[in-house]
Amino acid sequence: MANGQNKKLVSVQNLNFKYNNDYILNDINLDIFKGKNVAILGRNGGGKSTLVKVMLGFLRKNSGSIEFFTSENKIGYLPQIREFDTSFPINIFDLVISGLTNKNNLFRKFNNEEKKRAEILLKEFDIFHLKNKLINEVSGGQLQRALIARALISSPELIFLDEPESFLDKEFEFKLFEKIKELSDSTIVVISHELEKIYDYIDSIFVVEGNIRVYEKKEDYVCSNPYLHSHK
Ligand SMILES: Nc1ncnc2c1ncn2[C@@H]1O[C@H](COP(=O)(O)OP(=O)(O)OP(=O)(O)O)[C@@H](O)[C@H]1O
Repeated sequence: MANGQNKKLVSVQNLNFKYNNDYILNDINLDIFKGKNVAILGRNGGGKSTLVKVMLGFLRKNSGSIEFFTSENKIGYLPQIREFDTSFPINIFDLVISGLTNKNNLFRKFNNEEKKRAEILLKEFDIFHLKNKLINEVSGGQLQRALIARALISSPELIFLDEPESFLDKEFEFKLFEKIKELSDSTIVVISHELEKIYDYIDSIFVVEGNIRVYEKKEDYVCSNPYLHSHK
């Protein structure tokens, strides 16, 4: 077992969230441990993205507790592209390096080392040649690569990826998790509809469909789903 693998990074207890009068998340309890990658699965509209947004404080919970045992600047987040205002006038380089800011230091200056790190990531994700392009001047896949680089630039201890495979071509999609492992030591929480593509990289599975079913061991999820079992 890797060092520090028992360190708890997040604990969520009795969490409830509603949009207007509709309860979307009901009594969510979960823990995330360092080095144990998690897949969040579940049907469309089940509340996966909402759960992550509530955990990260983008949406305000109605009740319950959310505790992080890592600092805010050690958390990376890849939102879905549709959450993003692509008409915002920012270029690809600035988008990637903005992953080093948080709400307390939004307009700070970046030092040379930080700029170098941004350039390395742009090269790793094959978008260096686009660094001066505005985000509405690149393709969906190129923007997705930039957003993944942005999520990784702070070398986060914990990274949340909301459907990272969106817009990526097959070749890059295959390399994605290897690349993340190569570039960071992050524990990954990934929302996905494609379990077979991420299966080798995850340890646990949370199924979020209003409530949550936690499978500490991914094999237990597969065993409890005969259809998956016969196709694995
Ligand atoms: N801004 C909003 N206002 C009101 N309801 C919303 C809002 N955003 C999402 N919802 C509703 O909350 C529910 C959960 O949405 P969410 O995006 O979290 O689901 P999801 O599991 O991530 O879905 P998918 O697999 O389709 O991406 C859905 O019923 C959705 O219609």
